Amino acid sequence: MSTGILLLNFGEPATPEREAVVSYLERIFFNNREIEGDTTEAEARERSRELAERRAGPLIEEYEAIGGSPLNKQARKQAQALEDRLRERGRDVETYIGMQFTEPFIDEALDAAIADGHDRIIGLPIYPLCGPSTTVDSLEELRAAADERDFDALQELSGWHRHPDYPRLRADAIQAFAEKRGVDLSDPDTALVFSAHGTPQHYLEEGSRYDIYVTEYVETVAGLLGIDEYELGYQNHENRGIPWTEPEIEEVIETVDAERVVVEPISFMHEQSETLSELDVELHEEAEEAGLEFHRVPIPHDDERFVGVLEDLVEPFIADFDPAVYQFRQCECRDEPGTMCLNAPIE
Ligand SMILES: C=CC1=C(C)c2cc3[nH]c(cc4nc(cc5[nH]c(cc1n2)c(C)c5CCC(=O)O)C(CCC(=O)O)=C4C)c(C)c3C=C
Ligand SMILES: [Fe+2]
Repeated sequence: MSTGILLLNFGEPATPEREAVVSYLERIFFNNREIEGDTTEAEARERSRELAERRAGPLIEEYEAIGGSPLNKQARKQAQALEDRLRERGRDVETYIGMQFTEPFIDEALDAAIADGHDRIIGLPIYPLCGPSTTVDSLEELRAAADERDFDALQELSGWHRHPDYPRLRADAIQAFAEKRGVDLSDPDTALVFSAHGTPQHYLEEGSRYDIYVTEYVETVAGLLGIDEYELGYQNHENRGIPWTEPEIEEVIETVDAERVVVEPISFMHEQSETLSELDVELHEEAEEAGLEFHRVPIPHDDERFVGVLEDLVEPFIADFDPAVYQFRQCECRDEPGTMCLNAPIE
């Protein structure tokens, strides 16, 4: 049996041209239209266009400043590394990348996998912390595309921040970076600040467990580092005047009682505008204005152990053993029977 593994990702435009960036943003805003309440599809499309036109200029400036997003390149390398590793083990697999908001889109990746003759497909979102606008939406899109094509041998996987190697590899990356910079993480004048991508309160009120996962995950990483006191802030995208997660990362930086901050971005598995621009440029400036030395931990996107995490996630479904052996259980965020995750609470 051959398996196509679709790594589901957010995507960022390959080049910062206005048309591409506006279309990208329009798709994001349209997908999240429910956060402003009920509207008709036509109204939501018009509103998405308006928001996209307004946000495009600043976002293009960010992409230009960082010389284009490295997301696609890093995501492709991860997919290739996973395919190579599994093939070395004799598995008949191919990996594909399906993006929510840029090409190759999720349905295009599915078409490619079906055309390559795979008789089983696994959808794995590259988001450790399961949320409605990312993990759940990307899986729903994949399921809808598979249904349209009458393809039913689809296995959906969701959140995986509880994989034991994952927090360990991130904690090691923080430690190694601090040592390289000559920063003592146990010094009371050093503040470890976790920065999570924010989410609108609406999603939490609707039952998303994203904030619970974030809190649990940062506690784990801090524990692995032997640090009792740390900070957590959210990188919010407030374009619509609605409440998002708190505290905002900017507020954390303004109020932190330390001489230096070590900022760890926890929501991503690659570098992108949120790390290279929002943190390295904007937050860095704010930290310096507040009199703080600023250090941002690079994303360990090419850590070999990350490939191992991905391998473990797909292995039960390729090797046909009971996924419960690897602690997989029914996902609660996407409660469609058969969607498996490592994050659901254990009764
Ligand atoms: C590669 C880029 C991005 C990743 C990865 C990403 C992850 C991520 N996003 C959310 C929740 C939301 N993000 C929203 C908007 C938004 N996100 C990105 C980029 C990435 N997000 C962009 C470019 C935008 C557009 C808005 C902007 O730039 O200001 C939204 C929708 C907001 C709305 O409709 O008003 C949500 C919700 C999470 C939880 C997450 C986790 C990894
Ligand atoms: Fe986002």
